[in-house]
Order: sequence, then structure tokens, then C-alpha cells
Amino acid sequence: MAESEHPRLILHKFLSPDLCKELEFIHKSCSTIGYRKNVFSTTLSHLIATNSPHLILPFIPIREKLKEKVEEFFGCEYELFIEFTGLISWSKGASISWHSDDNRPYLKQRDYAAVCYLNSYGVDFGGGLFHFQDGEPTTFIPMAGDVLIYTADSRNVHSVEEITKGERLTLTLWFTRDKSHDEDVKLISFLTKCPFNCSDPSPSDYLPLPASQNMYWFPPEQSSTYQSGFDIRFARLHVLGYKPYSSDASSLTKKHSSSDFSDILLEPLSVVRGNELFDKEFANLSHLLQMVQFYHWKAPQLQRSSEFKMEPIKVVPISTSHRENICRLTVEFLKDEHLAETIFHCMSCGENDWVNFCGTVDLWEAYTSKLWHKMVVILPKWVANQSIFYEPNGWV
Ligand SMILES: O=C(O)CCC(=O)C(=O)O
Ligand SMILES: [Fe+2]
Repeated sequence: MAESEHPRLILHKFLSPDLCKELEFIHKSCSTIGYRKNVFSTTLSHLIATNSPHLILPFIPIREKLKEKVEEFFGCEYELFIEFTGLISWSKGASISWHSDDNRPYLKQRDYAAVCYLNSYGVDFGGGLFHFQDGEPTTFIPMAGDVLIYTADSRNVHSVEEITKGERLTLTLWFTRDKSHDEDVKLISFLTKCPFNCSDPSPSDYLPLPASQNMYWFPPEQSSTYQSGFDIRFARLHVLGYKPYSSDASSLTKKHSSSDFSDILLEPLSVVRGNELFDKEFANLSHLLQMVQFYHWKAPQLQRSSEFKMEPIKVVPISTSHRENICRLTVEFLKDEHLAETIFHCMSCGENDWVNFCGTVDLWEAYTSKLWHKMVVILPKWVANQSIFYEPNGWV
């Protein structure tokens, strides 16, 4: 029970390393420009709106277990609703000064916060230490898997130091006693508008549908002009060493204005790494990014290329005209390459193994269709209960 003047709770190793990596994969595939400078976010409603409702499933058991922990610690069993669930990343330059989490009239419904750290101070990012203004501990060092829980009121005024390098990633939840702010009800209403009528989906049913380009354009204040900055999906590919390639070369020369040009990212694209083009088309930039991030998540677990039995992969050396095509896209969508590398932290992932990459395309389809099937089974139960819950038996 929390009877101290500064009620707070720390849970160490609450999330497994692989779950942290899975949430990182979701964020790096699906995030949009966030609510503060150099902050990016992935909300559950955004996942639903971009035809990736199945990607909310990994969050469900975590939400439920955390709600139980919060209710138990603060002695309010069966009284709480989840008000917000989202992945939030902070890049170099982001910080937040002293505040309580209910410090705006529109945030008064927030009673408790739970911040799950998905990566680690000193390893994945520098700066970003969490401080409480009063009481113990004064400083909390974010480490992957740990969770910090505290009341959202003035008993827990806190701040986060500026990020000095890398990208700091959290899964943040707020809880409320006010049923009118129940996130589940809003999410279920969005989910019922999704096309879940097909119990035998094909990959085309679960392809991501990008949101509008300004949600991906950094820095956001220049989103209307697109004269500087970068598309965050393009930048995330770039820091891993990949570039999109459009086979629609004729439209590249015909399209001159940026607004015409942005359609290219909604159309099929291939991918280039170094001097090689992987000759397979992905449905759009969001789909390509999801595949590359999935490969990046899974690659360390893939032992040998021989795990995959498949047709010969098509990789071709890039030609001068390929190069021009890639440069044209880069000029348009990555206007400030250096800024992109600072914001998303350039990471070399070593030699690319196209055989493993090709194999992860199949693994991605298996992962996605499995989650989609689970959604088909569980959604009618959520609708009937007007509540989102985890069902261990229906899960596997
Ligand atoms: O990410 C954290 O450690 C806390 C962030 C925070 O204070 C907030 O979002 O209100
Ligand atoms: Fe806060």
C-alpha cells in the first residue's frame, strides 16, 4: 500500500527483453511526429487508423498486468480505467522540466502514471535521467524492462533531463477513475470500423496504410513547406543503411512539385542497400519500413541463412539510372541528412544478408497473419464487454 507522501513504485525487469524489442519494432515502423520537440509517438488509435490494428495485441497483457499492479499498490481494485497507452521516443534535444502529469485542465482526469522503459541509459541513449523533486528516489535511471509508477498529482513532481544522444523509448500509460475517459471504449469503436470480416486474410488485407505526410515530416513546424527536414520513415531506413527505390522512373521525372511527389511514397517501392537492389516491391513506404524494422528485430536470432528454403532471391547491382532515381527520392524526402542521423542515431547493422532479409519477409507475413487471426477471434468478445482484455487461452 502506498501511504507515503510521495506514493511511487518501481518494478524491475517487468518486461522481457524480447517484448521490449517487439515494442521497439512497432514504434520504429509506425511512429509519427509527437506532441513535443524531438519526440515521436505511436498511439493505439494510430495503429488502428493505419490498418495495423493487430499490432495493438502485444500491448494488451502489459496494460492489464500494469492496471492490476497499480490498483493493488494504491488500494483501488476494480476502480481504474486506462486513459492512454502509447509508445513515446525522445531524441537528442528533447527534455521536460518539473511538472506533475495532471497539470493541465484537460489532464485532470489522470490519477496514476506507469512508464515502462524499453531501452537503457548509457547503452541506447545519453542524458534522459528521470528526477523526482521530493522524496526517494531522487533520480531514476531508465533501464530496459523496468517500470516506474507514481501518482499523477503534485505529490510526484518530476522532470526528465535532456537527451544528449541516441533515442530513449518508453511505453507510457495513464490511469483514471473517470469512466468517461476509458481508452478501451474509444479503441473498440475504432476497431469495429476495421475490415475484420475475413477469417482467412491474405497479405494484402494487413498492409499498413500510411497516414498523411505531415504526420511523418520532421521538423513539424515546417511541415507545410517541406523545404527542410525529412520524412521520418525515410530517415529511419537511412540510418539502418537502406534507401527506397521507385521503379516508376517516368513519373519521377514528370512530377516536379513536392505535393505530387509525395504520392510516390504511397506507391510500390523496392529497397537498396549499398550497391545492391533487392528486386521485390513493397506496397508503400510504411510497408517497406515495417519489413526492414522487422528484419532488424529478428536478424540477431537468425542463425544461418540455410534456415530458409526458398526460390533464388533477386538482387541486382545498381546502375547509373537506379542511382539517379534513388538520389531524386533522397533529395525530396531527406533534405537534411545530417539532422536525420542525429535524431535517429546512425546505426550500422553490418553486412546485409539478403537471403535472411528475404526469409524475414515470410516471417513477417506469418507474424502478421497470426496476430490478425487473434484479432478476428477476440474482437467480438471485446465488443460484447465494451472492454479490452487479455485471454491467455484464446491467445496462442
Ligand atoms: O519518460 C519518462 O521518464 C517520463 C515522461 C514524462 O514525465 C511525461 O511524459 O509526462
Ligand atoms: Fe510526466
